[in-house]
Amino acid sequence: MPLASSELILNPDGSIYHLNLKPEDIAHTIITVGDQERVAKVTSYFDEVIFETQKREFKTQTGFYKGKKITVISTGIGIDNIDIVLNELDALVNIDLKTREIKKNHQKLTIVRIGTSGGIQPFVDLDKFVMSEAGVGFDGLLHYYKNKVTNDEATKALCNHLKVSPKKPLPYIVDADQTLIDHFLTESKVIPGYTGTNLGFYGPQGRTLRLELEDPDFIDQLVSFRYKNHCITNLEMETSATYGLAKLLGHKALSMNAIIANRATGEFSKDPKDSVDSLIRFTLDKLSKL
Ligand SMILES: O=P(O)(O)O[C@H]1O[C@H](CO)[C@@H](O)[C@H]1O
Ligand SMILES: O=c1cc[nH]c(=O)[nH]1
Repeated sequence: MPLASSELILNPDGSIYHLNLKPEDIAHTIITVGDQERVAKVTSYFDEVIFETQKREFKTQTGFYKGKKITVISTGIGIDNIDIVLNELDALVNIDLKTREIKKNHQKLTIVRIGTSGGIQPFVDLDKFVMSEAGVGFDGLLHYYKNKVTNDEATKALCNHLKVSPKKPLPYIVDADQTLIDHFLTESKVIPGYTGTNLGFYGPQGRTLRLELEDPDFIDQLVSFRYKNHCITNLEMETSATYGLAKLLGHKALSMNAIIANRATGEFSKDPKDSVDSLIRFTLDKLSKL
């Protein structure tokens, strides 16, 4: 059955609704970044850029880095945008946009996020990179899909540990792609950790400016959580849903995080741009050898 025009939405030129992309515009290796200005920072290291477009916060450039074809796309801030980006990228490779039918031969994408993040453990030093072994979702997005991709043992351990208001979405944990973990975990600068993904930057990450929190010790509870030899190292706003949707749709995903703040010590990076630039170069080098 062809997908209806209201479900698979295409622009008049045949490109997919929000991303403004056609299948031929993207590589199968994709870097996602939050900030649209980071896209050009990544592609400044490319040999050439062969395509670019932008709609809203979704800026895309495709080109070659050391002979490898890579697409870089900005997701903007937050989980709601990840729902759009992952579903539309998948549609570009796994749905025939002309017939509106799901293709028989599944195409796998490799998706690596280059993001910024705040450490919550004292040992997660500023300007280091956290490689997210798992995304710990406090966002609830995955609960809207029929899913069997969560790490149920780890999720159960977290739910037993946390004492938060039942009004909030149930947390979930999804592991990163193991082949990408093995490939990226080779440098002393890379800290493996569980990355908490929150629905917001302030209250949901335990920050108070003028408003009081409903669960003031939420961050302390995250800091003290242990599962096997893992702990929650850092917080940001995209990883859990990227991992969850990538797994559900049959893609590989990894999230790399430049640590620009440390919530345990109250510090902020003196040069966050340099920290992100260093992570960009590291990630490109790793992807070129994949
Ligand atoms: O730097 P990016 O990739 O946007 O990532 C982090 O920064 C934003 C918040 O400042 C959120 O998107 C968070 O996940
Ligand atoms: O503390 C931080 C830093 C960057 N991004 C976040 O979401 N949180």
